[in-house]
Amino acid sequence: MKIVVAIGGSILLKEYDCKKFQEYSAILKDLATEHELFVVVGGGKPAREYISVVRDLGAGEAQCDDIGIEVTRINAKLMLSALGDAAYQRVPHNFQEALEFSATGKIIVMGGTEPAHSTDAVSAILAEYVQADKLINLTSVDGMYTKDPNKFDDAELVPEITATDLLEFLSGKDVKAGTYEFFDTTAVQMIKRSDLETVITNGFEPENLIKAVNGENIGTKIINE
Ligand SMILES: Nc1ncnc2c1ncn2[C@@H]1O[C@H](COP(=O)(O)OP(=O)(O)OP(=O)(O)O)[C@@H](O)[C@H]1O
Ligand SMILES: O=c1ccn([C@@H]2O[C@H](COP(=O)(O)O)[C@@H](O)[C@H]2O)c(=O)[nH]1
Repeated sequence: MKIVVAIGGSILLKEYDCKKFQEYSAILKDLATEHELFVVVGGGKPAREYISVVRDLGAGEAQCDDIGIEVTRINAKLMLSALGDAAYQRVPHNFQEALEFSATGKIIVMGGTEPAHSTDAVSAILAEYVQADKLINLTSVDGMYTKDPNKFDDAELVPEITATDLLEFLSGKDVKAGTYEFFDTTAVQMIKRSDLETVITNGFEPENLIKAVNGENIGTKIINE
């Protein structure tokens, strides 16, 4: 299978150490023996901190996004260091480069592309671009909840949702640099129009990636009506 894997910066850089990069690198190398892999890495806390500094300096939102993109690319480079020879050692800056680099047969790792969306959208557009069979989004919670599980104790995990309902759910959420909350609408629009098989699950347990690849019922599945 051709698979796009999005890994939140909040997972990889929660502790500012190499542990999660190493854990993911072992799993990705293993999966790459059977599957063609494209990995998109998010910005996490470092991105939000840098964005906050440049916003305080008076930058507009698109410039703040640009700073966020730079941080995601640094995180992608960290993942390349972890993967070593199993990965193509350049970070694509756009989708065409990602496709070109994939001709090497190695794992491709990228961060952001252009302002006005998050790496969730990058992963969905990339999945369209390379005609992936599956998109797996590894985030800091178990999947999509009825409300923010970090704020509400009575939030319930939603095992399955249509792209249309998810778009409705996300409408009106914050879309400022660094705060494309939970999942961004651009990503869902791509998933909807390409009928892309998508799973959102908890990335703090890297084994969830293997479960999602194997089609186990974990997290939230985005389905088309
Ligand atoms: N309805 C919801 N369901 C699930 N999580 C939600 C919801 N609403 C808000 N959230 C928040 O979204 C967060 C997950 O997205 P977040 O962007 O922080 O991390 P990420 O996907 O790992 O990417 P990155 O850290 O790279 O930005 C959770 O920490 C959670 O608090
Ligand atoms: O293609 C992209 C990717 C990212 N950004 C900006 O960077 C931050 C960090 O990315 P996350 O996916 O949220 O971790 C994001 O919030 C955007 O501000 C971007 O503009 N374009």
